[in-house]
Amino acid sequence: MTERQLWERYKKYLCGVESVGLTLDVSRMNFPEDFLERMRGPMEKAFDAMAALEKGAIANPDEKRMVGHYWLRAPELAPEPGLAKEIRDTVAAVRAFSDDVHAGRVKPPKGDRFTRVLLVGIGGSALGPQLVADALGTAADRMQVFFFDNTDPDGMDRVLAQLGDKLAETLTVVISKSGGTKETRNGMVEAERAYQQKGLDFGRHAVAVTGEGSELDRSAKKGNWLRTFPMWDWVGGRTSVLSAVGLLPARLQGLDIDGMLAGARDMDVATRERDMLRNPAALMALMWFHAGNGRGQKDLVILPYKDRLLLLSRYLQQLVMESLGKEKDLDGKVVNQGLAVYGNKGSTDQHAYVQQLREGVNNFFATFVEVLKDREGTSMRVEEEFTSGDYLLGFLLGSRRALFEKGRESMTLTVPDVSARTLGALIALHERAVGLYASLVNINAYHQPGVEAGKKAAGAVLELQRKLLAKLRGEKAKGHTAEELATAVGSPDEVETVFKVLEHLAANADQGVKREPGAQRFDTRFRAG
Ligand SMILES: O=P(O)(O)OC[C@H]1O[C@H](O)[C@H](O)[C@@H](O)[C@@H]1O
Repeated sequence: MTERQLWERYKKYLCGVESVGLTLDVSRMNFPEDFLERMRGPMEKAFDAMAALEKGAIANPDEKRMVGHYWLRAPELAPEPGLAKEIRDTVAAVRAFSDDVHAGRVKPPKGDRFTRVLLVGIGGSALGPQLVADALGTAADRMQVFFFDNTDPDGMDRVLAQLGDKLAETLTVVISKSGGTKETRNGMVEAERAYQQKGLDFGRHAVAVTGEGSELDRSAKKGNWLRTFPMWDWVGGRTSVLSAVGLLPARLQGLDIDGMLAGARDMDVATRERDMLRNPAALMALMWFHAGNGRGQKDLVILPYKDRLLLLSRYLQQLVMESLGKEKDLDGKVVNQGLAVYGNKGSTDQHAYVQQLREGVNNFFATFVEVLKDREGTSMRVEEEFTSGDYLLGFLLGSRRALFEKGRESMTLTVPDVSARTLGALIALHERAVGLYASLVNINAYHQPGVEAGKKAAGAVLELQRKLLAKLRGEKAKGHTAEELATAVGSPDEVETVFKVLEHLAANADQGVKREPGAQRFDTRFRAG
């Protein structure tokens, strides 16, 4: 295709949402002329399913739940007035509480103001807040936000070291929809101890966002925490950023949550449009379908040319892969669906992996994200005619062209800026694209049965450790091989796990297990310390 023909194609297929100033350009996706027509029927069905979902159908059949993230930004659409009220009340509570914190009406026992937020959460209870905090944060924020999003001890130490004595002015927000996620529980316990070590009362510094009656909810009540915000079973973790999960930390940070909600709401209106060519979410879902033959055969590379959107790919990784990566379809047939997502930012990535994208295995398609506004204020010229931002655009267009020349497809999303409105719109756009695509390939986008297997297996490992420690404690300072111990705890076939657990215990001096010097790897002897 010549550049001229591409321009014609650009004009023909350009899909814009005026209310948020976003456009989607699919001209560099090589779908055949009749593709959209062929997909009209399946897309009609996807729209029907989406309409039913928005009206409160049990769109997540396995878990027998409604799927209501669209109501978060349009409570009047909620199928029951009670739900609409809960949504509105929660937003009002987030606002009021944040105002109280900022004004010092809610304050730390040993300080005038809370100046920092430590968010403890993982998956959908961290990725959205991290994206929002990084995309919209400035040096002038009301509060600085830090994260515990793992059960990595050193990771937590690093954050605590950054907080230092400011822990006394830190509000900890523990977020877990289920309230039982172990990583988050561990983060909470570690945070609590950090406060205690500084002579601070954790409960007076703590807030929870969780489902009613959950383990976390009970801890918060028992520990007399400052307050709890609700999380509902009809909002999935990966689509929860516009519930209290994302709104509370954002508002505490001083960000424009109304803008985020309005941007998402406007995008929702635009993506209810049944004309595929005028609906960017439908068009995007169709492009995903085209690129990967409806089987996820190509990976999606997210390339925002903007530092503030660095975490977009990580956020979308969960949204897309946890939603679409499914073993079975809605009829129970094994389909092993999915769509892999990765990316960072341009032009940085052009100096890293774009080499392979242009010349290596052609197993991907890209979404470029172009942000029109370069920065607040004016730009200096780095050369006579150009600013740094001119270069950024040059690299985006250049990279896109270089890929296309080699038959590598891409879409381009153009947004006016990285504002709260735009971010809300980008999130809503992808949420809708995921939902529509899931219908096209006949899967449930709203459950995650595969996640449980890893959690259960981890539980078995910890149970084995419990047994091992009981055994070792009973026999003081006796040497053992991993084989002997595996047999002794009644799990002879689990010898590798026993070995790995002992190896880890021995590497951490305080755990009371030592590895004997000079021992051979599989002959290693351990003893209780
Ligand atoms: O918010 P939580 O209940 O703690 O869940 C946190 C995350 O963990 C789970 O493993 C799910 O797969 C995610 O969808 C979820 O976002």
